[in-house]
Amino acid sequence: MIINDARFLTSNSRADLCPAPTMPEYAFIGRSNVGKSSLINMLTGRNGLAKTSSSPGKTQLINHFVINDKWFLVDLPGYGYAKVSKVSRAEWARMINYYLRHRPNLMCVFVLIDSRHSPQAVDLEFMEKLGEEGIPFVMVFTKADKQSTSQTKALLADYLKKMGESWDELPRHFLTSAETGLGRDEVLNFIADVNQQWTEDAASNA
Ligand SMILES: Nc1nc2c(ncn2[C@@H]2O[C@H](COP(=O)(O)OP(=O)(O)OP(=O)(O)O)[C@@H](O)[C@H]2O)c(=O)[nH]1
Ligand SMILES: [Mg+2]
Repeated sequence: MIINDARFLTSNSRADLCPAPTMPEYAFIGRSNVGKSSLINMLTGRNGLAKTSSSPGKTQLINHFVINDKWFLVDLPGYGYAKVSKVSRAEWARMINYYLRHRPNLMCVFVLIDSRHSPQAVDLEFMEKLGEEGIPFVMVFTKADKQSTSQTKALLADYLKKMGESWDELPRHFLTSAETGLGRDEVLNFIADVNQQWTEDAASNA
């Protein structure tokens, strides 16, 4: 997929204030500092489109970007940031849960995981919830440039082991690096395929 146009649209604290659900949507979520905003910049080829920071907790709202006037990319605030108060954490959960359940055009959630860290309960629990609720998701292992391929392979095996009996194999997953561009084509091709499904479904429902 060629990205001709990528623009920031809006930031919202509530799903019902988000742009009208007229196009397929993909949301990026994961622990604070995992590299969500950096991945958005890498995929779109626009440095600075999504604000990044070396200190966690930068992204606080539901941020919509519109790509090629055809689909939405959404940058969500990270979870599991220790310095956030209990109240803010509860607010985060309310905002995200509502968004995930009430966004009719949400085609897939991209769960980002730092490929240097062993499986974390917070990520496993989040994916289990998505699975239970039937919300489609894929996994993205970020920052792959920071370690060797064999270390990453071991991590994938570890994830599969920890994800329990419901998974015979890992859910669809991608390895990415915002530094080297690794995984860019794979992720964009995946999105192009799902966009195509959206178009076909819309045509058959017309
Ligand atoms: N080496 C390397 N560094 C990365 C990569 N992706 C992100 N980073 C760095 O990790 C830090 C956090 O990146 P962000 O993209 O801001 O992370 P985020 O998940 O959006 O963080 P929050 O918005 O705080 O939840 C920044 O210092 C990035 O430069 C990557 O693929 N490789
Ligand atoms: Mg961010």
